[in-house]
Amino acid sequence: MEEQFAKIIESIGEDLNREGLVDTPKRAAKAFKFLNNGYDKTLEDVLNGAIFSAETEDMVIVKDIELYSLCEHHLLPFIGKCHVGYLPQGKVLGLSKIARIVDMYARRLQIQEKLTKQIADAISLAVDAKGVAVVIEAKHLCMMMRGVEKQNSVMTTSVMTGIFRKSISTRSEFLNLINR
Ligand SMILES: Nc1nc2c(ncn2[C@@H]2O[C@H](COP(=O)(O)OP(=O)(O)OP(=O)(O)O)[C@@H](O)[C@H]2O)c(=O)[nH]1
Ligand SMILES: [Zn+2]
Repeated sequence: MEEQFAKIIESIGEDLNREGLVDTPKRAAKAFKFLNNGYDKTLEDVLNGAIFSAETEDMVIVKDIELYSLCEHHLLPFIGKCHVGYLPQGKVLGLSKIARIVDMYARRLQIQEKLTKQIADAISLAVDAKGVAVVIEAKHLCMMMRGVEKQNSVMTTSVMTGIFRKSISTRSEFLNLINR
């Protein structure tokens, strides 16, 4: 990957030998690897067995999980927040694991719609929930610093499964609790 970054830097007319750029291919490769480290993980790794029995059947919500991903079209960041809710039926997830699931899928080349669905599907699978709700609000740098150059537009995507899809009151409770 370092060699490829060296070629990219040269191809924009830069001098790879100048002081500030000598180590840049190495740094850029390390950074790009980190930004895409979701490919090295599986749902099983991320959960690490942290699924607990619980009698509760009330809604669990984790909101404002910060999210950094790269769009698969331009390799530019999209940045925002993810809100997750689920209705358990006997099993709950370790709290941090929800954010870890978000990160695992965000740290891959993505479009926001697919990312939203992957998070919902993973939580649904992990705890066999009665329903899962995921909302992502994000700004896409490919729309801000290039292309159409719109600075204020926010993309909102949502996936509602099970009871969140069927019951308007459950969906409303979730949306109220995440302040939407
Ligand atoms: N639906 C969706 N589209 C995205 C996402 N991220 C980037 N895009 C869009 O992907 C599209 C790619 O369009 P193209 O016409 O192939 O590429 P482009 O010429 O660079 O397009 P512009 O961005 O309009 O300059 C653009 O409309 C982007 O805004 C995303 O998460 N979801
Ligand atoms: Zn893009």
